[in-house]
Amino acid sequence: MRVQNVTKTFGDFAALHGIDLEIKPGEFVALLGPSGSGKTTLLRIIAGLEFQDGGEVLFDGEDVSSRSVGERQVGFVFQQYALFKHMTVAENVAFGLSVRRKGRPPKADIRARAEELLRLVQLDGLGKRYPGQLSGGQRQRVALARALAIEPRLLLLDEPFGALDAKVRKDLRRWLRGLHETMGLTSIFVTHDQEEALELADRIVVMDHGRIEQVGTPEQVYMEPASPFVSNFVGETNQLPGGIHVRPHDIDLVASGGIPVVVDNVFRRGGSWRVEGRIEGHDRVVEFDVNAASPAPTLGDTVRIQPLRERQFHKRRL
Ligand SMILES: Nc1ncnc2c1ncn2[C@@H]1O[C@H](COP(=O)(O)OP(=O)(O)OP(=O)(O)O)[C@@H](O)[C@H]1O
Repeated sequence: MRVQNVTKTFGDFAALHGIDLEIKPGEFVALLGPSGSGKTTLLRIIAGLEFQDGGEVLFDGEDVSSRSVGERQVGFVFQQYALFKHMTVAENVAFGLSVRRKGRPPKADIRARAEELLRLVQLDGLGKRYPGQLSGGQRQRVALARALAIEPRLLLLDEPFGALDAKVRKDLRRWLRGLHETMGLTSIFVTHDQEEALELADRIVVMDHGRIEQVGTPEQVYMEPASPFVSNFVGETNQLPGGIHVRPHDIDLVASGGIPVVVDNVFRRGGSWRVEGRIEGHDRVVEFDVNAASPAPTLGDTVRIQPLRERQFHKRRL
């Protein structure tokens, strides 16, 4: 799938500015960005639910811009396309196949396929229930089975686990990653949760204000952020005097030299102390981690910190 110089405006508001993106078969890609950055708009354009003002969307080299959702053969799980309440779970899953005008399989085949998909999403036996009789996580899995029924070339997921609690969300996303592998899918999912993107994706597309800030593996985006925005949005970061960005776990305490910091707050976070302090004479807040095997720094004391890995960003030439 390739998106080439895609632009989209709503009235006089530019939601996407010349987006270029290529996704290879088998990839699991996250669109990550804050609210309003254009993630959903881009996903809807790829699906064919929204049309770009400029640029092209290519599937296997073919411009599909004028093709409908059905013709594009994409599966999607979008929160606003909830399950049909008046249909059973099995009918919901079979929906995409039973409304096919061309190449609709016989009824018995559709039924068998729906059953097979329900087994795949681990809901076998629940086909006769109605959506109202399922938990949130089960409903999401039905939505996924419905999207997979048409054997999509591309699976698009918009915050698929948004409404679920943290534990279910974590289980379900790992399960989805497994399903993506076993079914050999190509998937794009939208999230504003950096942890979800870092954990799940082969590549992350970081978006802000309708632009792509960076495309890279989770490792690249985290370790080599391309801009101050990415550094801030993906993982935590401190900005030290001189425009240096450093992550809380990339700071060491030193006996002399370094940067003097007054300790304001200390709390435990897993195996470390998270220390919040102010750089002396700068009134700038920094956060860093100290191994909890050493004693916790004392509130009000001045300690000296040394960045281990820092990054500087230069103004981009446009
Ligand atoms: N139909 C529309 N009419 C007008 N403006 C719209 C429309 N759809 C989206 N927008 C605007 O375009 C921008 C991008 O919206 P989009 O839904 O793509 O963002 P997002 O990154 O998915 O955000 P979120 O994480 O909140 O869903 C927003 O400022 C939004 O208000």
